[in-house]
Amino acid sequence: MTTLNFTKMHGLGNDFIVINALNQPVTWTADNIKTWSDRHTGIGFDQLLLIEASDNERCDFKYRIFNADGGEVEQCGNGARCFAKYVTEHGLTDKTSVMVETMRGIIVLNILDDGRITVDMGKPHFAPEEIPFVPKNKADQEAKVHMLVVGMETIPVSLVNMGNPHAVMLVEDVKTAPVKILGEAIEKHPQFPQRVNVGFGQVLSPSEINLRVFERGVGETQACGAGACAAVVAGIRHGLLTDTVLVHLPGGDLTIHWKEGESVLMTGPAAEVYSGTLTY
Ligand SMILES: N[C@@H](CCC[C@H](N)C(=O)O)C(=O)O
Repeated sequence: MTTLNFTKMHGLGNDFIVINALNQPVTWTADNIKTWSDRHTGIGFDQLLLIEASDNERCDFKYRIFNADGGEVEQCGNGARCFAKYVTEHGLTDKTSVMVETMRGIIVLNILDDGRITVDMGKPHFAPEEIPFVPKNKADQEAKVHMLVVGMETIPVSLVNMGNPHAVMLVEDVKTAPVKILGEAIEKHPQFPQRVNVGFGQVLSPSEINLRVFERGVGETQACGAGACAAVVAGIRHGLLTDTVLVHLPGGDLTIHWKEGESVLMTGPAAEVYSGTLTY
């Protein structure tokens, strides 16, 4: 029998179990994660976050992320804020600016005086091969908006890699957007070889949007931090948004700041819920 200590946390309702691999051995399979993430028969969570030591001397920790379907992925913005809260409040560091290694580069977590966390999410990338996205032709290769054929519909999407892949579309009203049906179809669309997170954004003003995200490997979540960054970056590139935007997600609000050529900054809360022990 194996035991594993975990802490349940969330960022705006996007929920996680955080596992500290610095003080306990961790071994699991993708099937274990699927079982634990089940909301009826398991703990229930969107992502599992793992804290490891980093081999990179510039970094304080290594941050690994697994979706509810068991697959390891590159980035999780809401998780990054929870990671920062965990390592500071559980005494793993006394720094207020923490550098962590992720699968796709280094991100910086800054704890603010009011308890919120600002994450430097790094620079966004747009080239099809960086998403990754397979364009149909040369025009599609260079386009800022890609026309995606989904069943009988052609949907304009903006593609942004925020460490992980995002396709963002504009909608009239997020309340009535077909998030599940279109999200499922686009997540697994053959032009996205590593699948994709799908954002549905509604512009309220140049500094405020509503957003719902159908996450790769999970389904719709209460909030997606990287998705909020991707939606704001796409809106700024299309001239619809200013450099600081309040993003209203079903679980609450994030502030996203970006200037062309710079890193994206995401600010929001993180919360600890309880700790427990898994036996398997
Ligand atoms: N919830 C996240 C993103 C988690 C990973 C994503 N589902 C993927 O597969 O890339 C966030 O807050 O950024």
